Amino acid sequence: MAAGWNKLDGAKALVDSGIDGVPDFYVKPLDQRLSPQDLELHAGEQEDEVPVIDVSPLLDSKPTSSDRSKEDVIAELLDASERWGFFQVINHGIGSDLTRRMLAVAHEFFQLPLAEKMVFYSTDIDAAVRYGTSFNPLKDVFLDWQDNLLHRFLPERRDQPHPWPTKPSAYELIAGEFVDQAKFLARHLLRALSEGLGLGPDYLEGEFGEHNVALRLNYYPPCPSPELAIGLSSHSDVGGLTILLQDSDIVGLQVKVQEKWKTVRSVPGALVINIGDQLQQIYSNGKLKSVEHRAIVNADKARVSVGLFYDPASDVRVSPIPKFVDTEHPAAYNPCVFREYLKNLYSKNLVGKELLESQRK
Ligand SMILES: O=C(O)CCC(=O)C(=O)O
Ligand SMILES: [Fe+2]
Repeated sequence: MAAGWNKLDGAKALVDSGIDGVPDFYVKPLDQRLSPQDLELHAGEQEDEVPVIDVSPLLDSKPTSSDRSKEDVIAELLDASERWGFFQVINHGIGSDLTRRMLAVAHEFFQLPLAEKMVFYSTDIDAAVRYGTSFNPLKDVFLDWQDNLLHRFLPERRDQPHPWPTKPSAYELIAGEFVDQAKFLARHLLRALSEGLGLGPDYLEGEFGEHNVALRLNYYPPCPSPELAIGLSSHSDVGGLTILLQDSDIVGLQVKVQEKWKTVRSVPGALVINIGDQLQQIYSNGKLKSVEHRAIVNADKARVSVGLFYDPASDVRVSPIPKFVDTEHPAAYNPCVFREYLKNLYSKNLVGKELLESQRK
């Protein structure tokens, strides 16, 4: 490890400095290490694959080639959200050219010299653009083997110029287009879920208020001993819906299903959707699921993923929807202001679903 490297410089700088092993502060305690099965990413057909749903009937106003109706798709989405909280969508309207360019520009961003990325280093959770490493490097007991850029699109700042990263020069155009299209998709998925829950299509959007959107670019450099480290520690996403784009030929995303970790194999052209704590548990009083997931690393190739988080507005007080609360199903979670939930996320060293559990009545 090169002299002068420090934890905040992150995983890529560490690898670039020339290392032959994983430094102690990236090594997980024994009980959290990955088993050989965990790392068997291409092991034969897995049973119970995460569902893959063709969502074109939701997006097209005219009849599509699909023989399924909009109602069929809504039923599939609801079933996947209740049973898995995690699924992939195809024919989602975001072209393969754009997703390819989005992944390429994310790779390019992380190739920039460290000093140019560190311009965006901040501990302010309200910063519009924030670059860093691991989850909360000042508090994490063990660092995650990844660096990230969190780019928030705050509704309250719509009237102010948006501080886009100016490098790579294509970032603004490509990320802007990707965010617009992913937001369109998120809105349609939210409408479909809202309808599926018997609430009417606009209900959840109305609850979200002036929603929050954030784009997170994750970069996982190759790791000399992937079994010792973790790319992104187990967590559930905190907000509404997440749309995740991952490198198509490098797997790394895993989801916890019945206490077992399952690799989410990337289906060509698909996007991964997962349900966040607010939408799944608090609004729906546990009817929908927000599921633990994590990213593992590999020894050979850098991997990127790009997540779009479509969340309630910061000042929205999230509380269970009356329809889902009755004497048999009392409200399981305390209502919370979304911003406070986010603040808690960044102020603690949280693992798995501890944050949501701390909201339990
Ligand atoms: O890189 C991945 O596949 C997972 C990313 C993720 O879960 C997140 O950014 O919240
Ligand atoms: Fe996540």
